[in-house]
Amino acid sequence: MGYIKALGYIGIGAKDLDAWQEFATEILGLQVTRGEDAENVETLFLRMDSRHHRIAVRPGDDELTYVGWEVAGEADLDAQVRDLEAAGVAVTEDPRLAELRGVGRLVRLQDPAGFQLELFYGAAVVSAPFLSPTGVRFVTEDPKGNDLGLGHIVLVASNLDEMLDFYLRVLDFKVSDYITFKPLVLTFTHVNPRHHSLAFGPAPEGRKPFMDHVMLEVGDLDGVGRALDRVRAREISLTASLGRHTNDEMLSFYMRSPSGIGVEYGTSGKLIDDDTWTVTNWDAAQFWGHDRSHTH
Ligand SMILES: Cc1ccc(O)c(O)c1CC[C@@H]1C(=O)CC[C@]2(C)C(=O)CC[C@@H]12
Ligand SMILES: [Fe+2]
Repeated sequence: MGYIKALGYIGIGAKDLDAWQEFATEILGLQVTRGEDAENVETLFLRMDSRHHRIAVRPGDDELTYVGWEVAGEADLDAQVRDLEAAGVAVTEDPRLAELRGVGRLVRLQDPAGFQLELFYGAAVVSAPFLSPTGVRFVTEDPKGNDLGLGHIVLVASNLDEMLDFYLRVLDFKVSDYITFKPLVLTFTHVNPRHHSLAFGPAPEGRKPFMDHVMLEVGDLDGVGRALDRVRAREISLTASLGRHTNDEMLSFYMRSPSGIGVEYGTSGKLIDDDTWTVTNWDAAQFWGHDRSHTH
């Protein structure tokens, strides 16, 4: 495995922080702290485990603003930076930003689609127990205690060849599998036992790269079902009904967050053991469900 160990955190922009606060608390079951960050920008810090936060929401355009990829410590950060520089990638270290994110050290870079990446170690953890307002448990580690990160994200870009070359060759992500349907090929990659921490979808030439969705995994099916009930009781659009994915066997549904960014909410995702794993290419995205037409 490479130096990156997990999807540590993400930052997103939102035009309506109040709506996000309500959505995060009442639908997702995240613990929300609202306050100013170290630069006095009003921020929603969304907590799902012992980490101070996993998602930060700040006022702005409704989009992904940064992705924090976690390494084990200082030596691995330095080694990954050397590999990036050897590959011709510009990397800048920003102590002020590290303080803002609440991490020990942090470097910034852009991937080939222009997504802002941060490599870091030394995340802030909080001694007070995580208490979900809806009673869910978020799956951020496996039963052996391996870090699984906050979930997964799916990035859609038109320069997928460059993106895959960068993530697989320079950052050493491992291919989990592919799904081919009609003209589309989706590529799923992992950095820990979670089946995918990052997946890639193709965009038409000229379309601005974007994050299709972030997936959060909860500990049991009841947590997913009760969230689905709450979505249906409100004006939140369900973008895909409950279903089971082929490749990672995740039982999930999709909804639109107040910023338009998709959120997949699921349970029972498959774990990968690299010693026995073989890459395959599936002919469908789901075994059943995930209907995109019967939404409201
Ligand atoms: C197929 C699949 C497997 C595992 C996942 O976690 C997962 O989110 C998906 C769905 C990906 C989703 C799709 O199937 C339709 C085409 C989509 C919307 C894209 O263009 C990117 C994400 C894709
Ligand atoms: Fe997903």
